[in-house]
Amino acid sequence: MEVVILPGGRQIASLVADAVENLLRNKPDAVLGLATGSSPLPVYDELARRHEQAGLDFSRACGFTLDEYVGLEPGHPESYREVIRRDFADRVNIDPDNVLGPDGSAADIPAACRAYEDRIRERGGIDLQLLGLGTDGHIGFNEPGSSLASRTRIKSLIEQTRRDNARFFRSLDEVPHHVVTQGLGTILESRHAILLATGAQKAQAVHDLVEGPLAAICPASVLQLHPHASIVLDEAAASSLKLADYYRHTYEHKPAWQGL
Ligand SMILES: N[C@@H]1[C@@H](O)[C@H](O)[C@@H](COP(=O)(O)O)O[C@@H]1O
Repeated sequence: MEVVILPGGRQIASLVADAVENLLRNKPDAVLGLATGSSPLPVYDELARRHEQAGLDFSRACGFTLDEYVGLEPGHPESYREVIRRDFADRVNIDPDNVLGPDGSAADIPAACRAYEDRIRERGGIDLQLLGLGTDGHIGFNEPGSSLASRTRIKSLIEQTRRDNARFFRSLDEVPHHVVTQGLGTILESRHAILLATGAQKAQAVHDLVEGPLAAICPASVLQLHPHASIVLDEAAASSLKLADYYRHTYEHKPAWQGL
């Protein structure tokens, strides 16, 4: 696990967009794992800018979203399918048919979750998985207590997450209680995972994920098992890390060819 501490959102967006761009140049039909929430937005802005101004090409790429609410009507503006379409897919030249998400409105949710895992496998697995971080340490919607080996399935949100996400809805009452999410085992199979976290409200979860024990109480700590995980932080999100100076020193002195 590599911890990268940068001054702010602009530097984070640029570094993570570089990783996506390098991947697409080496593998134009790359499989991208797409995250929602505020954290990846500057990255999507930067990718849209590179597409528009420098022709970064997504025409052969495909994308799989991490998670979805259960019970929102199709086309609801806060369904993650719509959010990813608005924030990312509509702004680059990715084929909309190649952007898939778990189906939160299926009549048979377990079957839809199994089918989603099959789609990911058929495309050869996820090359680069973007991740945000919940204030309770969740990734995707894997809440504390999630099995570290879990696959795509239905989960119940804890109140802290519903309250955190209420800002996207008219009221807390409108935030669904149930979601479908790629599992922690699914996320572990991505070839490269990049987790982005900014702001002091993430500092405790960042500490638990990087320096705490591997434990289901902090689902993101499963990334300690990932063979290639990059944890990209701003100063505020890194403020509770004991070894912050060591991470800074390591990153500043790594060879340029290494990339993320
Ligand atoms: N399901 C999403 C997560 O995938 C995301 O990581 C988290 C953090 O969001 P933000 O980046 O807005 O803090 O929000 C939601 O709960």
